[in-house]
Amino acid sequence: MAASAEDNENLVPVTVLTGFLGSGKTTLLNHILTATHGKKIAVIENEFGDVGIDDELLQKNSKVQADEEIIEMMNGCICCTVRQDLITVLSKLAKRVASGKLKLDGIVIETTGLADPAPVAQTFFVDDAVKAFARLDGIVTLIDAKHIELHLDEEKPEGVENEAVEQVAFADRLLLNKIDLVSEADLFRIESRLKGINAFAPILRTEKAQVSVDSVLNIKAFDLKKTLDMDPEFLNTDGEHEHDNSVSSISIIQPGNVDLELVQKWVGQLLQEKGAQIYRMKGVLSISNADEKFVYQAVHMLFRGNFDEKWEAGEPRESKLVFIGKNLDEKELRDGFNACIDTPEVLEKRIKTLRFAMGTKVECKTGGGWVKGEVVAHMYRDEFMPPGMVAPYQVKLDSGELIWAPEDVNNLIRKA
Ligand SMILES: Nc1nc2c(ncn2[C@@H]2O[C@H](COP(=O)(O)OP(=O)(O)OP(=O)(O)O)[C@@H](O)[C@H]2O)c(=O)[nH]1
Repeated sequence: MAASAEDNENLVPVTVLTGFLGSGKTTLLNHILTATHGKKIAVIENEFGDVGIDDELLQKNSKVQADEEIIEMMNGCICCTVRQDLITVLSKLAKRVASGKLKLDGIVIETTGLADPAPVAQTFFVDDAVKAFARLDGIVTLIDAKHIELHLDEEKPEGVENEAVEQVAFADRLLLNKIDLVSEADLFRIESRLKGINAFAPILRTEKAQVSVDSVLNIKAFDLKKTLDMDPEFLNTDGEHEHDNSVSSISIIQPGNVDLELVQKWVGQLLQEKGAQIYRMKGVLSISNADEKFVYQAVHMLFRGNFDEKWEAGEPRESKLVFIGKNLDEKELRDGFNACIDTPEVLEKRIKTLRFAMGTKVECKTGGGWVKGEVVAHMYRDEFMPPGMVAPYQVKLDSGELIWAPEDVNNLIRKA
């Protein structure tokens, strides 16, 4: 969980479009491409089997808006050929943007109706060149109101995932489409069911995928405030869990600050141990000794986070976290997070685990080799350190110079 210094504002937002076969993905794409919004959008198509049909449809409809780039990836399902093709396509786009030949406001990737969106989304967490160019903005899942219950109910053989459930679980926005084909009572029942799986994706009802482009593109998926603005009820999931599904969502809202190092360790361990069952994780953290919000998201075990905008004066400092996944253990997640809250007791406990007491004669590894000194402070922080960082020791060298040790490990600081 390394905080990167990348400037998110300059990265091209990428929308991953998913949804069962026939749910309306192409209809939505056409709508995005033909609506007047003045944005230049590249579309990456991934069709399996009937390659070309969607592409033709799009080109016909988007003639008026010749700015879009439509790229088709012919070699099968993204989640099988995995990320390499996608990386190649994105790198080409990046080059053209860098050379000034192409200005891009967004990228939309349409996944095949059966694909698990995770490998597509994960591309934006793993490849350095891609990370420097684009960011995963959100996963938008189209729901066919007429058929979704059938797909959610479908029994799969042992060990085989139900793609319809997964697509709902991964979503940052759910478009409940084809509302003209069902009754209000059906819609209400379906919405309850969807919230039981994913309580955090606002649900937008649509006919022919007619939706404001701003509510699906550049939505900054981790922005819980925006989500709450769109759907103030989204954290209110009481009574909506009548379906005892193994895929569900959990949120934590915690006032105060958490310690960066503790939370890094916790998240690292969590994703290592539970990454397969945590589909999505996202949030905004209030970190001690940092003026900026730490925003992050993860898709399975791949994590991406950075310090973002500043906390405003008077804005309450609090952390908001969301987990969506299979067989989540709410108590374990809450306990794990609570242990990262920065309190005087936690600080004292951490000081007790340090190897060297105040006044201990030590040697520190410096640019000029091992240098002798004495521990003069525990859990030291100054304004020149990166946001959130606290050093276990401040050391006064025999020369009188004050330095700090970034970690309590023997190859950086040892007994003299
Ligand atoms: N009645 C009705 N039909 C719709 C609506 N939205 C889309 N359709 C129709 O549903 C069919 C499938 O829509 P597509 O947009 O091709 O769906 P898709 O998700 O791209 O399908 P695949 O590419 O096969 O995965 C088309 O015939 C659409 O015209 C809607 O809101 N109501």
